[in-house]
Amino acid sequence: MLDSLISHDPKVLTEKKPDEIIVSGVVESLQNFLRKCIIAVLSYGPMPKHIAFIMDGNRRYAKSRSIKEGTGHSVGFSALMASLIYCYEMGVKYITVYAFSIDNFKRDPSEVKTLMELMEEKINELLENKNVINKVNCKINFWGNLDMLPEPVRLAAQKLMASTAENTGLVFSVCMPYNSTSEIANAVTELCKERRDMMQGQQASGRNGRLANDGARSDISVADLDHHMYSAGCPDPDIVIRTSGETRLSNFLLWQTTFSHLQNPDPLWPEFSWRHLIWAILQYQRAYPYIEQNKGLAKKQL
Ligand SMILES: CC(C)=CCC/C(C)=C/CC/C(C)=C/COP(=O)(O)OP(=O)(O)O
Repeated sequence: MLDSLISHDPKVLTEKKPDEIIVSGVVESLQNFLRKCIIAVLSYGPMPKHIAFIMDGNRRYAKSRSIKEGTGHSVGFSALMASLIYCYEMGVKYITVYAFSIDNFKRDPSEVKTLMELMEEKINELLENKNVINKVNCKINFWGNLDMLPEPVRLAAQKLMASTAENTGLVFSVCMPYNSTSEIANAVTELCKERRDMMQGQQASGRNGRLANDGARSDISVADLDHHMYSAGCPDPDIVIRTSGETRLSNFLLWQTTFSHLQNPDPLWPEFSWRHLIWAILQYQRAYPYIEQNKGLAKKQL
């Protein structure tokens, strides 16, 4: 079932013998049952609302298996689709992924081209084959400077956002091309523009000086900036998972991760599976009292 949802390869459905299909069907039913039991037990503890992933290790995965570099990212995309479904089953409402950083444009041009082609292909697959999207009733956002993308990728991304905008299930945000410092700079620019427009509007409508000064407030609050982040309206991530054992945030969601539980499991992103996700949630549940205590202390200090 999951295979047929996340794979667009017809071989998955046609190359098996009848007895193999029965055996794999039984094994899959057992796995689904086991998964549901584990989720039921896990749900007694605090569950994360938002998990963010830094999907690291796709090239290393390809290298270690002597396959083409782009194939590593393609397997990574399948791992991502599987994770979306697992998170949905666990009641995690928000998933955010670092799919392409602004710095990734500095990679070898042929690698950037391959990655952009893959993005276009996968976004178009999502537009054409809505299996995964329908299963998780997914709303897809793209966070980042879309103007930096090649036109076909940008148009496909905009189409996917528009076609899923009304969905009310999982909220899936793809950061691409993104970095956190640009997001913050963009929020400041947007806010200043909003204030300037407000002031000019008030001056033009001939309001008195007091009101004009209200519009031109010079102080900028954290909440003001929050409203202009790509992530506006989305709770901060409870967990940030960076695969492949890397321990850096690499300019990802710096504004939103003050209280996030950071985890750096060893598997490379294409190897990331259901059991790694369960383990991540268990670790989060263990750290939960400490995280909540820190949040409480920070509130008191305000
Ligand atoms: C449409 C959509 C959301 C597609 C997502 C596809 C996907 C898995 C993208 C990951 C891109 C990326 C640069 C990952 C980092 O691994 P890396 O290339 O830096 O590999 P390394 O860590 O081994 O060097």
